[in-house]
Amino acid sequence: MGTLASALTALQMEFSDDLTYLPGMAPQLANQAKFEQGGMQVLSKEDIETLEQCRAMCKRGECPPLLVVFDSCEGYTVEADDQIKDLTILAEYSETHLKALSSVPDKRGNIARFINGINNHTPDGKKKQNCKCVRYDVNGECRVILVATRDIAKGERLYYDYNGYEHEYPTQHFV
Ligand SMILES: C[S@@+](CC[C@H](N)C(=O)[O-])C[C@H]1O[C@@H](n2cnc3c(N)ncnc32)[C@H](O)[C@@H]1O
Repeated sequence: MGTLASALTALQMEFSDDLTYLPGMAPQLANQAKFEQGGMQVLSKEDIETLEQCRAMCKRGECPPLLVVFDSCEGYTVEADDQIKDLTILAEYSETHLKALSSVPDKRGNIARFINGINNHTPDGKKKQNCKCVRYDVNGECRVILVATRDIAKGERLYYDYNGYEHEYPTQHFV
């Protein structure tokens, strides 16, 4: 059994729930929704308020029931510590996903960084998926949110599809 704190410590990372733009990393100007090919869905004013409320709740310690655990095959992974309802906002990525533009690895992150991916090459992979990664234009900035795609039982591990249309992320070796 592990915790987010021990996983971050083991990887010499610092907790951060906010998108940060540090020297040597991709600048804020590069993280614009308008740069997305084909455009990006603009999050409505009401939904932005909901997202901000979720962030405020997390800051108060009212977070979705998630645990970081260590598995000898999968490394760190995240599991539900209680029942989670379909469409629950699980976490927001605090890394910018612009690593290709960065000269230093991101040493700040939150629980989203520990959620594992499905194997795109086995029929069982898709069955394991219980959350998805969605990207929205929030006031012009690209924000990446993880949402439950069905009810998740206590003890279930969380998995989403790391691959979009380009299928660039190799998952043949994933369990
Ligand atoms: C974003 S990290 C997820 C957290 C990671 N498991 C860790 O220990 O830091 C992505 C990496 O986790 C591992 N991983 C993710 N999903 C996996 C799976 N289903 N089976 C095995 N390894 C997996 C791979 O090494 C992948 O490159």
